[in-house]
Amino acid sequence: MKPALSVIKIGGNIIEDSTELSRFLSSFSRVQGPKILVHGGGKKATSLSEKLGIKPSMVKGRRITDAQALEVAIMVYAGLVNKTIVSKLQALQCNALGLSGADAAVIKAIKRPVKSIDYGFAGDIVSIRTKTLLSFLETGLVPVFCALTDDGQGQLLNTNADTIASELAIALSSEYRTTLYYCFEKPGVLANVYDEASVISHINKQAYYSLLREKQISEGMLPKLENCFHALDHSVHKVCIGDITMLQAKSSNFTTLTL
Ligand SMILES: Nc1ncnc2c1ncn2[C@@H]1O[C@H](COP(=O)(O)OP(=O)(O)O)[C@@H](O)[C@H]1O
Ligand SMILES: CC(=O)N[C@@H](CCC(=O)OP(=O)(O)O)C(=O)O
Repeated sequence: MKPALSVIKIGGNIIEDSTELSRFLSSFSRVQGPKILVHGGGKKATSLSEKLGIKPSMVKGRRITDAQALEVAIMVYAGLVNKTIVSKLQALQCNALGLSGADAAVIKAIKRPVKSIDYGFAGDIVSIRTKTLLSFLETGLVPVFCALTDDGQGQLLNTNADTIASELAIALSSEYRTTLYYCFEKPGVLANVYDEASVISHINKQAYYSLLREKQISEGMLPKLENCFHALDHSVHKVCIGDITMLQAKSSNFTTLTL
């Protein structure tokens, strides 16, 4: 049987709260076996944009990234957030290696083609250098990816962190039995977004389509679920959505997704 691998993504609301971030990193450092962390930081990018007088714009949970928004994304994701997380993990004896997709050319992307919406400098992933990633994992390093990729021609691209996590999980599923965890501030996918007690413990594709039809999911949850099913469709062993407690062995209050 293939060895296990955990690909864990944390979202902007956890990153924004330093106590929650420390709690998460402490749980993450205790996850056994090879692991990869992918972080967002959308909320921090939005607040820095506003401070700089740049109006942020999101469509269906994805940022419209003009040249100024891209600069903010690079500063926040690859700089402030990535280096803060790497340093905190090092203090927890977790040998983190901070990366964007451009580093060691691990993730290649293309600028999203303009269809009905022009997302600007947003990246769509085209390939992943699995061998390079495997070499990091085999030496005991813990890759920590921010939400940036590049096109191989010197252009950095803002790339949804949920998508980076699912594409990394898919690429590594040829070598590992991969579990993909989406960790955010709520305990799972909620039947009623205003009621934290309404966690849906299990969602299959049929249930997903009916949640979409009934408009029970919106904003950032739209790309998240899209990425979950894309991962399951492409050999990822297991996908879970929940809060920080999901990483603890005894926790069962989160959402598991299956085909
Ligand atoms: N049914 C739902 N259950 C849980 N969250 C939902 C749901 N529908 C919409 N959401 C929204 O999706 C958000 C999570 O998406 P997002 O902000 O992109 O997460 P992340 O923090 O991982 O980046 C939640 O904060 C919530 O406001
Ligand atoms: C293209 C695109 O939408 N990129 C995202 C990348 C950050 C991200 O995914 O952050 P969260 O996980 O905190 O939402 C953005 O700029 O918001």
